[in-house]
Amino acid sequence: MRSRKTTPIAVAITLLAVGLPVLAALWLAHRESRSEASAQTQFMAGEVLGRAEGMADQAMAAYRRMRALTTPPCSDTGRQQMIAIALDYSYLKAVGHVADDRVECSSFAPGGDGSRLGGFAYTSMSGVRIAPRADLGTGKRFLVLEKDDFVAAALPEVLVDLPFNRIHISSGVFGRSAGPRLAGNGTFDPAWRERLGQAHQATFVDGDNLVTIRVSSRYDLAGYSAIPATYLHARAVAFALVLVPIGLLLGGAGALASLYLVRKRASLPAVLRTALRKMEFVLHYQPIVELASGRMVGAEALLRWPRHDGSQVMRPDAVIRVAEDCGLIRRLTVYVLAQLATEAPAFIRQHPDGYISINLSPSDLHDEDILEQLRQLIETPGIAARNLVVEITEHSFLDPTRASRNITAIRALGIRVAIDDFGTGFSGLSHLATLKTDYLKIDKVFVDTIGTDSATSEVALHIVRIAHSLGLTVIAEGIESRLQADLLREQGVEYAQGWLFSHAQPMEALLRGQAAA
Ligand SMILES: Nc1nc2c(ncn2[C@@H]2O[C@@H]3COP(=O)(O)O[C@H]4[C@@H](O)[C@H](n5cnc6c(=O)[nH]c(N)nc65)O[C@@H]4COP(=O)(O)O[C@H]3[C@H]2O)c(=O)[nH]1
Repeated sequence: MRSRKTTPIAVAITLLAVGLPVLAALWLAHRESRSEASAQTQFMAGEVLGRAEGMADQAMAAYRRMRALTTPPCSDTGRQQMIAIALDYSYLKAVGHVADDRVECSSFAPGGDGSRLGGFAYTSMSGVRIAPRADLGTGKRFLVLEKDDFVAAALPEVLVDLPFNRIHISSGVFGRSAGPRLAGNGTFDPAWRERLGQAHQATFVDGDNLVTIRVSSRYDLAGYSAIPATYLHARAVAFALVLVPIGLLLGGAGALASLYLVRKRASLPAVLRTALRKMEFVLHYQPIVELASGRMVGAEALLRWPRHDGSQVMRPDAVIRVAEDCGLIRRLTVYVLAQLATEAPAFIRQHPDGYISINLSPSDLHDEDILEQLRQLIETPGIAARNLVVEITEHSFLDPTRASRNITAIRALGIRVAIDDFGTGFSGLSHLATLKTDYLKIDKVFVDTIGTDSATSEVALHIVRIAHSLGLTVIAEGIESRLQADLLREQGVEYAQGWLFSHAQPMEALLRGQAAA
């Protein structure tokens, strides 16, 4: 039975523990490689664009100076002045004067005069004509910018020859509005312009490349940088090689912890059954005292599962929860009532007017058999109905009709009923008025706030007032200090229990203590 239930859970946990971290690590590796590549392309595109703008700035400055010259541009003096201008600008290799797309004269040696510019690729929006591959009679390819018959020439490779460029990164410059690439290396696709739209920067994956384009705010220029997808994959694999083992380690640890808990939880019902069979559970009793006199008026029976060294195998509320979950609560309640039948008579002999309270769980209260079991208990020699109180929690009111019927029947037997842990459940005060009970126990969480500045402190006092107005006797739980006891007594709380008075103890110890008192 146990393995049939736990095996699929164990398999599911293992699959999840292995699968989820691996998927998460792969996703992280993919994300990391992409954000690393995006950062690189954004940086490179910015660098290339910066250089192109620098070149354009210098070309504009050179035009202005050439236009301002008073001597004819191709005179000896004019040529000397052009050489002086060209030398002033780091990106410009030469400046010159053109007519009919032919170089009339330039800052180069006269040998280049008369050479053709080799065709303008496009005219920028500011009216600068651009020839990306002009010869200028030198055998080299120049990027030439022409305006008003003056030209400025730069070597295109200077724009993309970045010292930190990597072999796998393509980069270059192109006209934002039209034309081919003006300078660059590696991959370029003019269709990338469409991906930009109106944006000033865009990073996107295009087929085999991750591309970033940055647009100049001053010129009709854009810089780009592209990293091949193969490089991205290689980086993702490198990240995955680090992240997947970490994920697997964490997942493995999580799986082991979960499997341990599942096994422990799955085995609990069996352990509980054995403990019931071996009668390992015992009852301890915590005195309930009258606050006005300090006299013990009763005792609450509390379940204990002791080890040989006196420590507890499990907290009682946890035992009850597991017993409820696995359908053992009925057996456990029968067991508790049987224990009580043997231990209560001695207490009642010593305290004929005293009572012992027992806890019933919500499922007990919804079980019709509980009435028969309680009837048998009060028929036990030495136990009368007035010596018993049944404690129920607000959770029993989930089915108010049934709860109300059974509460009425229990009270009809002469057994009094207390509402336990009041205020921690969901039912609110309305049930207090409709369900006829005898005691109301204020939970420790409210008692702890009494006498403090906490807003809940008012709630506790409010509960006391309402309970009294409904004719209920109030019992405060978890009293640990004299101050709490005094404040509660001043508020008219009748009874209390807590470590201030006594911990729960075995019946013999309780009787011995009372005999000595
Ligand atoms: N910190 C502090 N705690 C105090 C003080 N005075 C009493 N307590 C603890 O408060 C709890 C009071 O019991 P409860 O509210 O009925 O709450 C009980 C009750 O709901 C449930 N329970 C215990 N025995 C049984 C049982 O036989 N049947 C059922 N159905 N439930 C039980 O388990 C819950 C926990 O029981 P316990 O662990 O024994 O915890 C007990 C008790 O040991 C104090 O001054 N300070």
